[in-house]
Amino acid sequence: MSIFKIKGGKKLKGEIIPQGAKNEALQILSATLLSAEPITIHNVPNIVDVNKLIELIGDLGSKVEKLGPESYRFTASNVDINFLETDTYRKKAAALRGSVMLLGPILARFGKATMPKPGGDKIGRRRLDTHFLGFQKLGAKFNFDSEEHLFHIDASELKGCYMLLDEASVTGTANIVMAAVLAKGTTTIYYAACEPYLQQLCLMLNRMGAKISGIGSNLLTIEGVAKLGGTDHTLLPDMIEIGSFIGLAAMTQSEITIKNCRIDMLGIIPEIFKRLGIKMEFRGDDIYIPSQERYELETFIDGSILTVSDAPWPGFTPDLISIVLVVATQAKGSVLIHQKMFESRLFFVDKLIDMGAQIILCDPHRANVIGLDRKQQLKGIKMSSPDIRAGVALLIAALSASGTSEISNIDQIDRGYQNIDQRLKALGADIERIA
Ligand SMILES: CC(=O)N[C@H]1[C@@H](OP(=O)(O)OP(=O)(O)OC[C@H]2O[C@@H](n3ccc(=O)[nH]c3=O)[C@H](O)[C@@H]2O)O[C@H](CO)[C@@H](O)[C@@H]1O
Ligand SMILES: C=C(OP(=O)(O)O)C(=O)O
Repeated sequence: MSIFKIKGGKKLKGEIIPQGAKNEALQILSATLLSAEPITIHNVPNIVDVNKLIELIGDLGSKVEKLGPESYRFTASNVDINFLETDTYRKKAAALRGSVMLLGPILARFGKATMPKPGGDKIGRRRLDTHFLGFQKLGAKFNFDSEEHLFHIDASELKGCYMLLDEASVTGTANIVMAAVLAKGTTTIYYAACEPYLQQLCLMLNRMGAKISGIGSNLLTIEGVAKLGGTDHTLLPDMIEIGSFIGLAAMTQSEITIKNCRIDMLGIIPEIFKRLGIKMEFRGDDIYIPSQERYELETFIDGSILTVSDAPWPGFTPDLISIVLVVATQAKGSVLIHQKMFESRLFFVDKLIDMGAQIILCDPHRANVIGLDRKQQLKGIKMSSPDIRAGVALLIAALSASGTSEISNIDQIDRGYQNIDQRLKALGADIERIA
């Protein structure tokens, strides 16, 4: 397993272009199974999870053509769902979270599906109730084979209905939308997730002939259609990468310009980093972060200690909480980090504490960070990346630290960040990948 070896303490400088969004890619790629006509996707990131899903779609019988380094054409005119009964499918689908979103399109088009428990980060319970309760409301029957860890779903006739989701699940909403676009009649989904990637999915489906309204809100109305056509779609820049680069610039006191950010789709993300005291300028669609010696955490208006917590969109995404936490370790002031949505995402603070950060882990969901205000540099250590975002948070910590750090288990990072070592090297980072 590969390791990153990092000599920290160097200021970085330059421009960086965010990759296409991982979590949008997983929704959009799954949606290509909804039509027999060609669908071309641009700005596809070359990362492990996305490549695994493309492979699975090809295994299912879709024609996959690579048109350029970041563009693919998919034609799902010859899908063979018998592949779902194979061990190869079970093994491959269990390796990533995004594979769960193959279900909606397969049920919509072929009426039945089988699915192993999907993979993804081990960051606490990751239930799938929203997905299955939604399919059930549309008329599907499912059972979970607890011996084989397989879900079997029969959806010979999907019928539109009103449903109130039990939570605003991102992949759950995507799955139900993809099942409902080809269902008979009208589906109304209340308490739908509405983050930009879902908006992108709905816009793409409408270009294919679907009839979805309420896009961007938590109340979606979908009039079922008999079939969908082809389209072209370009993925948004990855907002989690953008947030990670803002944090990287602040921690390493670097001057960095993040290019082509689609700032209009970033929601509250820039504002949260500004509350940490990070200066940034919007230059057209680029975000410029000047080199800053120090940054000071804001307090709330009444002077009380700042809390940064996650919430379903348009709240702050849970995928950037680990980055905010690491940035706070060198700020002036204190902040309470509250990771509400996942139970096991904050345990990586042990490693930051070993590096010299001042953090009290109050419970699995809350950590109080007392910023060092640059009075003391973090020091390099050997550590392992527990999940994708903690992995990048530790990478940022290592790049700011004195001495050398080693991060193992970097497959976790590779599953979501394209060629990250080379891109950081181009900014001047001293980072080496050791196979
Ligand atoms: C492949 C993919 O796209 N993964 C993303 C997707 O995962 P995923 O779709 O699996 O996450 P969900 O939105 O279903 O749920 C995330 C967590 O938040 C909890 N929850 C969710 C909604 C809600 O209203 N209340 C609540 O407490 C869930 O119980 C769960 O613990 O969305 C998550 C939440 O943005 C992100 O962290 C993941 O990176
Ligand atoms: C948790 C994440 O991914 P996944 O849902 O694929 O595990 C993430 O992207 O931060």
